[in-house]
Amino acid sequence: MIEVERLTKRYGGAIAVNDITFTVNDGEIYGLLGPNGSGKSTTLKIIAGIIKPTSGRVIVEGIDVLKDPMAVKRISGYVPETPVLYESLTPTEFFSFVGSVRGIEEDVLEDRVRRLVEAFGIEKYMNQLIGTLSFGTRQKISLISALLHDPKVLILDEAMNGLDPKSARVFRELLMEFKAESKSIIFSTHVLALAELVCDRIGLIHNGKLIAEGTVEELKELAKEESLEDVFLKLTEAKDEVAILVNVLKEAL
Ligand SMILES: Nc1ncnc2c1ncn2[C@@H]1O[C@H](COP(=O)(O)OP(=O)(O)OP(=O)(O)O)[C@@H](O)[C@H]1O
Repeated sequence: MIEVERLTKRYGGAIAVNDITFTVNDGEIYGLLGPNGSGKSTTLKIIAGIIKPTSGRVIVEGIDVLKDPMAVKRISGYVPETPVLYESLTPTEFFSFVGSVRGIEEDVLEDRVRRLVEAFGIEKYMNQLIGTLSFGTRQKISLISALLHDPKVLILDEAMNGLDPKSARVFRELLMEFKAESKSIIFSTHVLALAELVCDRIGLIHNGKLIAEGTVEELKELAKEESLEDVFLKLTEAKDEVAILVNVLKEAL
């Protein structure tokens, strides 16, 4: 379970996250949606114990992230927006390194690596330097490395970026499996169709504020809109702007 209470993050005079409160229950997939710069990555980084909030609290599986970020890191898997990998290692070496840092038994690690590598179809890259691999392949390596210690909590920042349709499907199936295992999953995405498919609940962030929360159906009801895209555009006040921009473009062409 992830409990976020009155979370605020300021960068100098600017406010990135503004008094946000929400909960992700066991066995729940929670989608964080919002326009560029709305505060999604900042929120996820705070939950993962990567950066500290200005105020507020985050409790992950009963552990206060501010008081014991290492304990939270042990039970969670975090996939950053941009993969952070060792360019001069091969995936084989990198997974072995992650396994030793995480204290995963050798045969358990071997089995998990084999299954995940097969699932994402990257067997042929296992002995190539990470620095030479494509963006999508690096994203798969980042995902796999976050799953190797079988975390109870998953924090995924646009983790589907760059995945081909087959891997995106594998990833979706994995999410459903994790949900069935009672893991708590929070992820940010701009792919509304994905959010609609997998999220139990969605939190919509705009200018650092959580402006709406609920199931897709509840959000449609709240905004009196038929699609999640229209809900998104209406609640983030972009719907009229899009219409104006389209007209300006039409006139210019
Ligand atoms: N290290 C930083 N220093 C200063 N400002 C920052 C820093 N990190 C983020 N911000 C600002 O905080 C705000 C929220 O950024 P954040 O990356 O959380 O947004 P986001 O919703 O994840 O955006 P995107 O969808 O584009 O990834 C933005 O205005 C951003 O410029």
